[in-house]
This record gives sequence, C-alpha cells and structure tokens, in this order.
Amino acid sequence: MDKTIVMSLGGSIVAPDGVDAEFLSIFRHHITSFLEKHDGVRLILVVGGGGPARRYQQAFRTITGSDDHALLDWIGIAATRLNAELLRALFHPLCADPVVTDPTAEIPFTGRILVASGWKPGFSTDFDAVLLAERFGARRLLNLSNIAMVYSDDPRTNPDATPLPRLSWKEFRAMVGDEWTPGKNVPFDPVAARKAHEGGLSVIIAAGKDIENLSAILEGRPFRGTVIES
Ligand SMILES: Nc1ncnc2c1ncn2[C@@H]1O[C@H](COP(=O)(O)OP(=O)(O)OP(=O)(O)O)[C@@H](O)[C@H]1O
Ligand SMILES: O=c1ccn([C@@H]2O[C@H](COP(=O)(O)O)[C@@H](O)[C@H]2O)c(=O)[nH]1
Repeated sequence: MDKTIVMSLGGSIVAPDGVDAEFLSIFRHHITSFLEKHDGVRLILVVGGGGPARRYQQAFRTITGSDDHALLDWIGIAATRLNAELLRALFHPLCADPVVTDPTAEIPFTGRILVASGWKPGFSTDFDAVLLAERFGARRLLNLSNIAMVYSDDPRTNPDATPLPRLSWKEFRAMVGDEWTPGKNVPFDPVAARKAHEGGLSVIIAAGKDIENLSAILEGRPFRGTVIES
C-alpha cells in the first residue's frame, strides 16, 4: 500500500452546486476509518472549485464580456480555497496543518491528512495534485470526480461514448489537447496531464461517490475506473 496517497478531489462532487453535505459526511467517515486501520499511511487531499467556481467565473464573463484568463483563474482559486477550508475543518484534528496554497513552498505535514487548494493561474487543482505527488514521492494519483471512467467522448453530450479502462498518456493527451481554459470540464487537465506524463506518474480516474469502489482502490483490490500511465 502507498505510504502517501494523493487524491485530487473534484469540486464537482464536493460542491456540485451548493455543498454536498451528505457525500462529505460519508467520505469523512470512510477516510477516517481507513486511516485508523492503516497506521503510517498519510493522505493528501487536493480539492477543486466545483459549481461555485464555474458560476462566479461565468458571472464575470457575463458582466464584463471579458475572457481574461488570469482574472477568471483567480476567481476559481478562491472557490477551491473555500472548499479546502471546509475539508480541513471536517478532518480536524487529523488535519493539523494549514491548507496548502502553494505546492512549491515549505509544507509542514504533521498530521495524517494534508488539504490543498488551488495555487496560481494557468491550470486546475489537478496540476497542483501532480506537483504534490512528486513532492511527497507518490507514484500514483487518484482523481475522484463525477465520472466513473474516461470515455471516448464526453458522456454528458455523447450517449454513444464508450468507457476506456486503460490509456497511455499519449492517447489521453491526444484527447484533451494541450490548452488550458479557466473552468474547463475534462477528466484530467491538459497541463496536469503533461506534467504527469513527463514525471511518469500513474493516474486513476474514478467516481468519487462510489465509496465501495474507493475502498477497493485504496486497498489494492480490482476496481472500476480508468488507469492512465506511460
Ligand atoms: N472523454 C471524457 N470522458 C469523461 N468525461 C469527460 C470527457 N470529456 C469531458 N468530460 C467531462 O468532464 C467532467 C469532469 O470534469 P469536471 O471538471 O467537471 O470535474 P471535477 O474535476 O470533478 O470538478 P472540478 O473541476 O470542479 O474540480 C465530466 O462531468 C464530463 O462531462
Ligand atoms: O492552481 C490552480 C487551481 C485552480 N485554478 C482555477 O480554479 C478553477 C477551479 O479549479 P478546478 O480544479 O478546475 O476545480 C480552475 O478551473 C481554474 O480556473 C487555477 O487557476 N489554479
């Protein structure tokens, strides 16, 4: 079992619209008992912005007619910070350190859980999760979102899209491209994908709300999801 588990927790499951308190309550219970059973395992949770990030970004676009990426990204980052503070408080006292807002800075990790938010413009929290995985020596990253797998196309707009259980980074990056746009909805952000590819990281994309499946991933049993690796 990995000693440090890094999870990119999609804002789409934490705060799809308002906060999903029911999911967070189940997630908190599950993660707490997992850590109780597995001494020495630490968890890094990097949380996204979800519905509020998109809504505030859209309000800025509507009011100003501007598509200023840096301004839009800072709005999104503020939403990730609010979600991160909620998670940090929910996991108190297991999470003893402040929310990580810069994954390249000095990072104290004295508890069992570390919570991170967005950092700076140019990418999503997926990228911050890749930086933290590299920083803490994790060879794989678990990306929990509102989709069970990566599909051949966006399943929300194409009902004929087929699930893809395994992808190389080359194949995945051909699907999502290289360009970042604030609030982009993709299974894993293109800038993060490039960094993960370069670093030889393996990423599992799975449904965050399927707690049984999450247990299977954490405990090394067969699971439903997409594995992306070199
Ligand atoms: N090929 C694809 N396979 C699966 N999902 C896709 C694909 N292309 C686009 N998507 C979309 O990506 C969405 C997941 O990304 P989204 O950014 O909404 O989630 P998140 O990372 O969990 O949330 P947040 O970005 O708020 O942290 C899915 O709901 C789906 O509509
Ligand atoms: O390091 C970061 C992290 C996030 N952003 C911006 O915030 C939103 C919401 O984050 P998600 O991970 O997509 O939920 C994102 O779309 C970016 O606009 C950022 O700029 N830098």
